[in-house]
Amino acid sequence: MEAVDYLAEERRKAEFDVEEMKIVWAGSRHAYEISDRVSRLVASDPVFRKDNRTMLSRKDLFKDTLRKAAHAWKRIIELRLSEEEAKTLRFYVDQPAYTDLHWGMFIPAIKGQGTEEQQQKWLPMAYKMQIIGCYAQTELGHGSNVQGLETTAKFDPQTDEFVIHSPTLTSSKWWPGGLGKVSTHAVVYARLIIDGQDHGVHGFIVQLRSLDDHSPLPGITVGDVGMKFGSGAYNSMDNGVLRFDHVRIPRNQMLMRVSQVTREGKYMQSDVPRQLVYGTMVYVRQTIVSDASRALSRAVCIATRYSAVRRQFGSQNGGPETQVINYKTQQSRLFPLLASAYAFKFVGEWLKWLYADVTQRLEANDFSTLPEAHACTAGLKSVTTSATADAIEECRKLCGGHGYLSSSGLPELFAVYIPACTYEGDNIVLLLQVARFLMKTVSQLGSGKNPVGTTAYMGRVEHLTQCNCEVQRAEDWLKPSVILEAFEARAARMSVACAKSLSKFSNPEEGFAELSADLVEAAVAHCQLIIVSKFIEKLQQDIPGKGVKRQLETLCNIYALYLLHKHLGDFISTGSISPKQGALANEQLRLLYSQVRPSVIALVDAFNYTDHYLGSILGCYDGNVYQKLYDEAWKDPLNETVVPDGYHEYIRPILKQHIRNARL
Ligand SMILES: CCCCC/C=C\C/C=C\C/C=C\C/C=C\C/C=C/C(=O)SCCNC(=O)CCNC(=O)[C@H](O)C(C)(C)COP(=O)(O)OP(=O)(O)OC[C@H]1O[C@@H](n2cnc3c(N)ncnc32)[C@H](O)[C@@H]1OP(=O)(O)O
Ligand SMILES: Cc1cc2nc3c(=O)[nH]c(=O)nc-3n(C[C@H](O)[C@H](O)[C@H](O)COP(=O)(O)OP(=O)(O)OC[C@H]3O[C@@H](n4cnc5c(N)ncnc54)[C@H](O)[C@@H]3O)c2cc1C
Repeated sequence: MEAVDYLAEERRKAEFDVEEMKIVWAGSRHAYEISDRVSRLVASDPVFRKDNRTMLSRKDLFKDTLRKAAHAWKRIIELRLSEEEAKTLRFYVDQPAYTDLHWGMFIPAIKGQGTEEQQQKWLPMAYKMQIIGCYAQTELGHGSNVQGLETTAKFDPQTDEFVIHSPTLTSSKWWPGGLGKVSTHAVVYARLIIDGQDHGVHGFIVQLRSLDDHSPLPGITVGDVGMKFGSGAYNSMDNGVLRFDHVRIPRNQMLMRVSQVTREGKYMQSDVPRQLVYGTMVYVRQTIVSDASRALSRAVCIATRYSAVRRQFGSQNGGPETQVINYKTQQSRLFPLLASAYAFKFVGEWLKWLYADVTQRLEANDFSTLPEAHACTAGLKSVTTSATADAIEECRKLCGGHGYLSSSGLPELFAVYIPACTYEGDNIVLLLQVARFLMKTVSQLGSGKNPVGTTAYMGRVEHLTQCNCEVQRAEDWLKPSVILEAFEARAARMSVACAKSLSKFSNPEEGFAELSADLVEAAVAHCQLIIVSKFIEKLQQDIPGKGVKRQLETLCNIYALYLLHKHLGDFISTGSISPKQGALANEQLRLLYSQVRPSVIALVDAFNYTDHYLGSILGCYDGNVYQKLYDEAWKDPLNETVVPDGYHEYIRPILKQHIRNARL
């Protein structure tokens, strides 16, 4: 059999309706149709070509990004694409650009923190891209500690203006995407100072560049922070540095939904909590969870297809060697990642719902669910991005030597993805926020206030800290109620143990700092419980299509039992399960790998990714890996000449010297 036939053969083995699974993956038939149509549109447009991207110099890459962003905008207008279609188009163009921050943070910041009047003034211009904005919060000296930002916005009652200033080197804005070379405006976070009094960090709309010739406005120093990790990758983005030298803006450019400054310089706070100033981060963290499932599914698609094509060892009587996907070690490394991609997809959908719900409530002045929305977005952003970053690297290793080639698509995907563990909140810092939320929840138990939402299980803490797992045989681990209780018991016991340890400290903040490593683990356990429980909830829905639900049940079980195996120490040390039950879970996991094996190629086909989007020879749909790798090698600039440039200067003299020495 030729390499090109391997995937066709695999596709014949699928035990479910792939077309129906594509719809489940996309979220709805409507979303599927948009995604399918727009991805093909992008793939067929030569301007969106990206196979040469890692070879470009920084300047050429950046210009190529500007060209793609401009072309995308032109197509969006020409084709009158809806908001959803336009977002899908930018996603499939697959090149980080200033537009991500304009649409993803600048506009949401104005929508979330601006008054009606401010929205009416700024949003129409932003929607038409007559102005381009970024989100300028982080500084050289402070990122995680937002309250520690140093940029000042002093109110000048004489002129009814704020004076934006960078008082120190460390107060220079540093990192904002789109700032370096493109943005005309920014939402700048600065300390509000009125009459010498510091009112903390607030957002201000500041114009940075002239709308006529793009030069920085007086008092503004702005540029790019320099090359980042990897070739190509995130270097298409102009992450920027920005300093203000007493830049004046009108008073009405402070975002005033949360608090206001009057003409007289009086500071007033609305009923809305001050944490709404952080609202844009909550919004983006929620989108990052869905992005994690996309990046992970992309890596998994590449590694799965290649593992079915690649053969090593095991030839019998001159027959074909074994497909590496049939090695149990390959399966135990790869299949949990496939299951994780589906798990993150569904928890991302749920988080989107949660975010829509909290937004609706906020509009009606109901702030009760904000702490939970913050904890869920922070925690799930952290857990899914860390797992995805690790998984992309694992997929590279699963592809052996060829995974290290740029043309596998995996090195660039890794380089572009890993900052997700840092931006929008360092993952550890965010897990500590979840831990604070959990400790608060535990401390309120028994106060008559029943925990709700994702912490509702804490309401059964007495049962969960005493219950015994009922598993006696491996197949008992297939019961959703058994899985859920084990994860709930682990999470509840870890949180309660932390709370008990904390109570021994006279100074709670000191205790929190001392126990922070344990607290982070408790937060991870809580977030993993959410992901598992949302997968199980998804399976309670009506899911049409032959065999589709069954495959998803298998993936859900793989995801949960893989986590259980990986964190066996937590489950056993908390007494949530016994060592024997841990061994039975592993036995069941092996059976599940065999069960899903025939369908794995179809399960990655269900992502419906074009070869253009995948950007990987190893992951191409037809599986013609070897021919394509061979052809691609000859396109490398080094192969433009047979004898390399530099031969006469640097190779020949050494060779000659060697010959001379040999003669001596
Ligand atoms: C690669 C291709 C991408 C394609 C993109 C496609 C679409 C585009 C979409 C979006 C763009 C996405 C990605 C683009 C890439 C990068 C962009 C990156 C942008 C950034 O990084 S912006 C900067 C982000 N910075 C951070 O996240 C900083 C992290 N730090 C914080 O959030 C906070 O400072 C802190 C750690 C939470 C602590 O704050 P602090 O004021 O000190 O608070 P505490 O005392 O700890 O808490 C007080 C109180 O407030 C509660 N709280 C804290 N935060 C929030 C919140 N966000 N919402 C609600 N409540 C919050 C906290 O729980 C406490 O509550 P108590 O009840 O305990 O008092
Ligand atoms: C590619 C990229 C794009 C970005 N885009 C933007 C943007 O558009 N706009 C913007 O404003 N910012 C942006 N940022 C900045 C980003 O949000 C910050 O870098 C991020 O929030 C982390 O903050 P930091 O750099 O201050 O890390 P630090 O807080 O300095 O982290 C350093 C280390 O200290 C640890 N640490 C810090 N605090 C604690 C604590 N309390 N307890 C325990 N450990 C702790 C962290 O875990 C980490 O290991 C971007 C960053 C990157 C990399």
